[in-house]
Amino acid sequence: MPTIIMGKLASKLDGSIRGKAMAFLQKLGTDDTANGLHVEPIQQSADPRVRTGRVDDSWRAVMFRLDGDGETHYVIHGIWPHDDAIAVAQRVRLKVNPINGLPQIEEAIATPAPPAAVPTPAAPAVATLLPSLGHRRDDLVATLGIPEAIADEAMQAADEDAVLALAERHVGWVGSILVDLAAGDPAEAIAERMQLAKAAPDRDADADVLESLKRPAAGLQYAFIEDQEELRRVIERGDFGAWRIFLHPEQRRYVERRYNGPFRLSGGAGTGKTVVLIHRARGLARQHPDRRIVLTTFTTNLADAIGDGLTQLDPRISQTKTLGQPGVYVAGVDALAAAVLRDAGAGLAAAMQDVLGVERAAPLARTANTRWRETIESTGTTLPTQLANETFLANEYAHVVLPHKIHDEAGYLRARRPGRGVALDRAKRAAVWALIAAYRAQSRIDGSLDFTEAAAVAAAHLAQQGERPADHVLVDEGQDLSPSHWQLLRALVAEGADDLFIAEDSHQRIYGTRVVPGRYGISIVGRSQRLTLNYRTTAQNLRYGMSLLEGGEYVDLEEEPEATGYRSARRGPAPTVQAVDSLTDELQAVAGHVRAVVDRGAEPDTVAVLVPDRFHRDRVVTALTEHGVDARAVDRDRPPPGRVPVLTMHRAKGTEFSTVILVVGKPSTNELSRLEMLDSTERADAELRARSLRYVAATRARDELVVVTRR
Ligand SMILES: Nc1ncnc2c1ncn2[C@@H]1O[C@H](COP(=O)(O)OP(=O)(O)OP(=O)(O)O)[C@@H](O)[C@H]1O
Repeated sequence: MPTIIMGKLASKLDGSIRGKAMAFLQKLGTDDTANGLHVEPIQQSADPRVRTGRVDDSWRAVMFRLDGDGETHYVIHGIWPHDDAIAVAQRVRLKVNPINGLPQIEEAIATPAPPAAVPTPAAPAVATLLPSLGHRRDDLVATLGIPEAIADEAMQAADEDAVLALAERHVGWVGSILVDLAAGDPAEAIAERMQLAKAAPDRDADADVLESLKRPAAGLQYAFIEDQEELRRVIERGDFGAWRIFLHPEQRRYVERRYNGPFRLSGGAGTGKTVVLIHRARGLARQHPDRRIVLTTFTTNLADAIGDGLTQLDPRISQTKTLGQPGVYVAGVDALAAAVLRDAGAGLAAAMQDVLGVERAAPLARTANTRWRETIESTGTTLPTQLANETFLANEYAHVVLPHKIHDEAGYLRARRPGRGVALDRAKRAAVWALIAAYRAQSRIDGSLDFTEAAAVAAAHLAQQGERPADHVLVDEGQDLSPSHWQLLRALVAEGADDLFIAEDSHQRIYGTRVVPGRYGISIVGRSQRLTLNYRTTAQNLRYGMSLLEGGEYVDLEEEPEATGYRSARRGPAPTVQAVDSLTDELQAVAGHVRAVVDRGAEPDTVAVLVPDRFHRDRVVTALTEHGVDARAVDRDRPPPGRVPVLTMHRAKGTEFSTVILVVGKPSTNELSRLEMLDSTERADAELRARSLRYVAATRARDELVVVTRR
């Protein structure tokens, strides 16, 4: 049976022809001599391997036939109306680029070749981007293998926008390299990242071309289709499904490589960290169907999205609902802790003792999140407000008391408090402990555990039992996890090959305080890499998003300054920023922007409004409804099809929309007084998180971003 190798260009099909293309390719993949396919060579074609095939009366596929590995292969170049297809088929040629070993389509140019002694183009008079970044034409041509004509155009492109426009015209490795050059990466670094390697000159036999198609960077543009199901997925989702098929060579490396211990993959918003995790989980599950793979993230909503992504990628992968069973178990990290506690049933006494210092039965409920406030109010503490507030206490509890299993005042007086910032003398420590003891006593009375306690008890239980319910743990949104979460993840899986794979982005920490997993038995040293190409956001929106982070000091999970230097391969309009004076004006502005986008013909569910809090969310939904827009507040459920979703910025994490209307709002007086009472270190951290939240929100926009601010 012939193998189909799908080109990215061919997967971008008009809806009207998709069904027929699918039928054609299915038939071709079964028997290329089947009736009606008309797989034929073309007279006077530049490449003797070129074939056309009949998709229907008026459409033809253009393909290259390669014989090698004991089979026939068809590289699908594209599908066009009959006459266009014939013209394309006559002029295209598939070859191996000798400089970088990658497959390359050349087009024979209809115009006559220039005379032999054409002078090389004079150096451009005006400043152009690539030379100003130190790139030389020779780097592009001789180091990276960019075809000369494209290299000339690139060297003359005035600015980033012009280079990106050129990159957009060249799908695959050429476009990807141009984006990296525009970002200022040295040619050698690009060659390494793309895993380029010279090929023997003039080796263009079928076997050589097949070999080149298997190179990692060829995966940006070509995919070997394994079966009909995969074919359907490529064709049906077109560009939206590209992540499932056309991985960047770096992404592929992190998907496939095996690591001897915990590995950390960082990367800015939209660089495909979640995509790598999903592919990696699938790869492990396919290779080892008997293994127990846990795929976890910060919230249940994010876990739902990852589970959906895994189903879309490969519905054959078994997603188990039971922790400890073979297959992929996808859950938010707190749900994971709850599952461990549930499975332990009555057997939790020892773990409770270990963490809380008292033997308690299995938890009956979740501690109310007002408990810290109530404890402060009811104990009449003498502590200053910088310490007697729920932010400080919850952090102190989560970062010092729980992970170090402190049971009493004596233990707390001795405790080390690395990274906590706020200094505490002995008297203050004693007073803080009194509040913690009161908090614990009340939770004991009502039989409740809070989220961090639950994770700590679950971790202690697994550690005591020596049970390891997972063989591989893959973690998304690592920047948001608490110390107890890390202890739980460490306890889920034995130390060893591919035990933990952690995706994170310190710029997107919007929940807890910064944590160093190395302090909880997760040693990453020497096993960290970064993704830099943003697939989601246009260069214009990315620039705006990054500007929101300026001035903030971000530190990663290994205590190094967080890097920037992200780039995007896509272009679009500059974000619109509108400042308004009041809530009424704000609602009016939002409704106006949404109406304008929907009236332009956008599907309502591709336009989202992101707001600071639930109060805003409900006001915006009402305002939109009054303006005749079918809008819906999104909370725990998935965004509704056919309606404009309105989400808080926190809820928007992990989502993306073609257009985002971002309502920045103004901090409420409550919020301001809450910030005011914090110690300076915690206030600085809260401000950093607020910046990150706006960055997260702004980077949810794929194409168009409108920001409504308050004066
Ligand atoms: N190789 C690829 N080809 C095409 N699209 C891709 C590729 N990799 C990722 N994408 C797309 O980029 C977008 C962002 O991917 P993903 O959600 O994995 O990024 P992320 O780094 O986890 O983002 P965030 O941190 O903002 O949540 C998605 O729409 C995804 O489909």
